[in-house]
Amino acid sequence: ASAAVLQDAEKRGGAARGGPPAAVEKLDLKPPKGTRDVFPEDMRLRNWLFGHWRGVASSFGFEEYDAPVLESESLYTRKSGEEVTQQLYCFEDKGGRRVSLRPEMTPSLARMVMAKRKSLTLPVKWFSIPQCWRYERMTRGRRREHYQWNMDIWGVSGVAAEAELLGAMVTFFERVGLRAEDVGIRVNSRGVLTEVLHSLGVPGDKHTATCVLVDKLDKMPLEAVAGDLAELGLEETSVKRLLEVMELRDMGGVEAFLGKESPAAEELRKLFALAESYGISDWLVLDCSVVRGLAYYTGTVFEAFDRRGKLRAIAGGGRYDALLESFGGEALPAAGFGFGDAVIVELLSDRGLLPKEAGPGATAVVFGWDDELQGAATEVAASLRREGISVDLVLQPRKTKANFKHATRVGATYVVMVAPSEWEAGKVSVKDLRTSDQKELPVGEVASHILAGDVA
Ligand SMILES: Nc1ccc(Br)nc1
Repeated sequence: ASAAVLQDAEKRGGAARGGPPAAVEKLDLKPPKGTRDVFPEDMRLRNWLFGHWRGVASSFGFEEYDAPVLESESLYTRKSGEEVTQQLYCFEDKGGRRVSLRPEMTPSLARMVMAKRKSLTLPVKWFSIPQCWRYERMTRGRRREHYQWNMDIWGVSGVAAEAELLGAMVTFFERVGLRAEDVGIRVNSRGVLTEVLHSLGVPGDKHTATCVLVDKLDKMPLEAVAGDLAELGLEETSVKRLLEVMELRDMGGVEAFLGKESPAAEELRKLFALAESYGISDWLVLDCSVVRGLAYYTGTVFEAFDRRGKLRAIAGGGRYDALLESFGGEALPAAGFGFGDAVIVELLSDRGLLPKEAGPGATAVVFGWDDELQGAATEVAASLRREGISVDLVLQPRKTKANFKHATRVGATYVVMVAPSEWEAGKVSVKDLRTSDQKELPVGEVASHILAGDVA
């Protein structure tokens, strides 16, 4: 090998043989911008949240699915100016393909439903908890990824689907200790806006873009949107009419504005009646200003909000009957919601409802008195694990006091010590940390003692 290679090897290997370490640039320990590491205590919170989401989904008969986090960019190139498509985490891969980290799950779901359409038994009730991405200029240091609980029902054209979704969302809120006084769900139908736009002579192909613009009104002043609305051909009088209908907050107002025969009024009446049957009416608020920002919604829309008005939307959803056709497929009615993992945690934290229990540590900590007994301690640990008992085996000599401190910290119930004299007699010492009760037991009886579990 050339002198340079030897020299490099010496430099790198030197440290291993106790020589002076080569000058190594220190690794940047932060994860990529907008992303976060999930350490065990964070993972326990995430598992708790996802556990409730999964529990509700399965109690409502939903099945879990998943899809690649990476999709063809073409899945998201809708020309409706939505924020979610303007912040795509997209790039060209090494094969020259335009791809994107998914900003939402619904398009992937639509692709999967189209792919399996012929073999699917409708209705399809599927859920997933995907990590979704956006590439936002880090102007505000906001996150670029979050996990979002998705619940969707395909093949049901009536509002019974939306009622089921709202029922599931409320069930989750109740499971984590939130009440209708804490959280409301604003409900509307894009049909309200569509019927008004129709009456104003606005062509149907402008309705979606109008909804996306109108959705921006709760984030920016009318002046900032009026120009774009005018570009869509909405005169001032029409915009005024739109703003009037968006003020409506009760069915009476909707029926007066649109007429009793209005299909939008009818579907809202039906939805609120079913909500009564679910016992969730207290959670729902009719609010005709809600249109949601996703272009593909075609009917009902809804969003969960904190009634103190401090936080951004907790969750949002609606009906999207035309999505498959927009992908060149055959129409199939669909409704669903997305529920992010960020705002809900802020809300639960504000309300003191985050779970407090320490993580479920091992049931037993096992250690040998000294290094000679590491093999014995390993035998004991293996025998307990074979009986289904979780064991944290101490892997290197440590003071007994430190082992007990560790056991308390990880929430273990038992400490099993392997000491020389007892081991010679085929015994170990088992201490119950709940009672401080300590006894010497033959190795073969430790598992049954622990599995009996009752406090002595
Ligand atoms: N769509 C989306 C993706 C990622 C985050 Br963080 N927020 C919204």
